[in-house]
Amino acid sequence: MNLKEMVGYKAAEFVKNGMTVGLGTGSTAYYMVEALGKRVKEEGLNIVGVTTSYETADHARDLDIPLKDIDEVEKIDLTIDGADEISSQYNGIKGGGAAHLFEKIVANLSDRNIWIVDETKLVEKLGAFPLPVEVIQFGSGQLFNLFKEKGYKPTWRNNKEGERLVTDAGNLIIDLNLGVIENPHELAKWLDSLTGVVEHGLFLDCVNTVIVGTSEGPIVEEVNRDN
Ligand SMILES: O=C[C@H](O)[C@H](O)[C@H](O)COP(=O)(O)O
Repeated sequence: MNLKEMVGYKAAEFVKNGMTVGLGTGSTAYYMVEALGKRVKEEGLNIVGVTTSYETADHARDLDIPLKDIDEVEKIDLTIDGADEISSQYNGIKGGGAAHLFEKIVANLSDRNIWIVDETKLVEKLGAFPLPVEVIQFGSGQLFNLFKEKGYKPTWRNNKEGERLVTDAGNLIIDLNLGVIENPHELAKWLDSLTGVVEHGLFLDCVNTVIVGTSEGPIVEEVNRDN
């Protein structure tokens, strides 16, 4: 069992009968969806999934996990998702798979958020992983230039065919190559203020539980924000 599979299956144990569950996106969340599909099939686990991408929706449908649209649910009990980086303050960068807009909408509606990662994604400070910024197409070149002037070393996100990637919401992604983000809250505030930016991949003060895959087995870390 690889580390992604290990944490995906571990996280699925947190799902109980009757829950509405946010289903994350990516190669780690993939295994959590697999594990839930198995529990639905073998144990008759009764859940409703809310997906964070068309890719995850297709996967969940293939496994006969009942789904609802985000606008059909009042709230989400638990969301399980991957992350690209998690800092020592338990803030994260997400969006390596271009799904962070839907993921943040789902996360914000959730009573509890669990992130599943392998140990290589734990960092002291965020920023080595390029920060995804989803922007509307109109005027996106102007935003790109602004990021360049700021020294944020922007790059366009391309798809496998080498063309600009278009997100599930029909937008583009500019990745910011920042190195180290000293003040993620300040950066998030600035990005939030820019017209044309739909959402960025900084997920701050959001996660409640982190499950880390290590060669010794999965480690469950509960996040206490009072410390
Ligand atoms: O946009 C994608 C999501 O934020 C993913 O959860 C994140 O990129 C981690 O993906 P993976 O588990 O494939 O490394």
